[in-house]
Amino acid sequence: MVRLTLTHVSARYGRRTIVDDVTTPTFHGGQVVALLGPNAAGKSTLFRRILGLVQGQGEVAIEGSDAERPVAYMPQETGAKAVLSVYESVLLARMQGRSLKVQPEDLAQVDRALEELAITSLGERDIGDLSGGQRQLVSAAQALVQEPEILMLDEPTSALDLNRQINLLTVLRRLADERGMLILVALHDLNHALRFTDCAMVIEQGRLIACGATQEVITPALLRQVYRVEARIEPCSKGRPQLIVEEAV
Ligand SMILES: Nc1ncnc2c1ncn2[C@@H]1O[C@H](COP(=O)(O)OP(=O)(O)OP(=O)(O)O)[C@@H](O)[C@H]1O
Repeated sequence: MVRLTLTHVSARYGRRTIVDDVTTPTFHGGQVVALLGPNAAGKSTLFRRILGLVQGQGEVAIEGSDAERPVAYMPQETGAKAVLSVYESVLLARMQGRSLKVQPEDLAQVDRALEELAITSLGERDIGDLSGGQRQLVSAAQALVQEPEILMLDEPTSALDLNRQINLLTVLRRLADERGMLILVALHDLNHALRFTDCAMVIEQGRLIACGATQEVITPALLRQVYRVEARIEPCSKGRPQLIVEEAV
């Protein structure tokens, strides 16, 4: 089973340190981990550091994998300029790092990713002509289709309507539960984090200030400190914890 551990990880752009001395417990396949924190806290930079796209000190250890490319990433910016159909762009993502010859299994995986995200009908469309939410779903399909052991998604629901937000998060939960993927997902919607994730890492000004079971990490005190809102967490009629924000402070 794949495992990911960060030990004293930092990241910098030029001389500016953005992520500072982040050490985590070992995360493993089957878990969905929320990456939380306010704007500019360093969430995207931490993802980029895990991918090796940004420099810094410390160790990012990926163990228990023999895949050549164990990690797939869905970035926050999903602008697409290439002249490709949705289907072609997802197939291209699938073929990254694989043999040049497209196998029936590759096509089946593209079909499956499009179907899971309910965008099969967009297959023939030019990716340059999509709406923001449609582009975001195609970007998610491009990450899913790689069948990674570790999947990192940077605010994947930010442009989606409510139905598609829940559908995407349900798909992610299922990938972790049924296929043993380790999923790291940056989220601003803390109710989504409470409902769909096992653990949460909270980043503030580049530092990891809380890490643990999501329901234990998201507390009124943390919300006051990190997000500067007065909020309460109450069970909804189905018994799930629900965040209710009173006001910004
Ligand atoms: N390529 C870059 N070069 C220099 N500074 C950068 C670069 N990318 C991001 N930064 C800076 O790093 C800091 C953290 O940015 P980052 O995108 O990691 O935050 P974030 O937590 O993902 O924010 P958000 O929730 O707003 O997406 C910000 O101050 C940002 O200006």
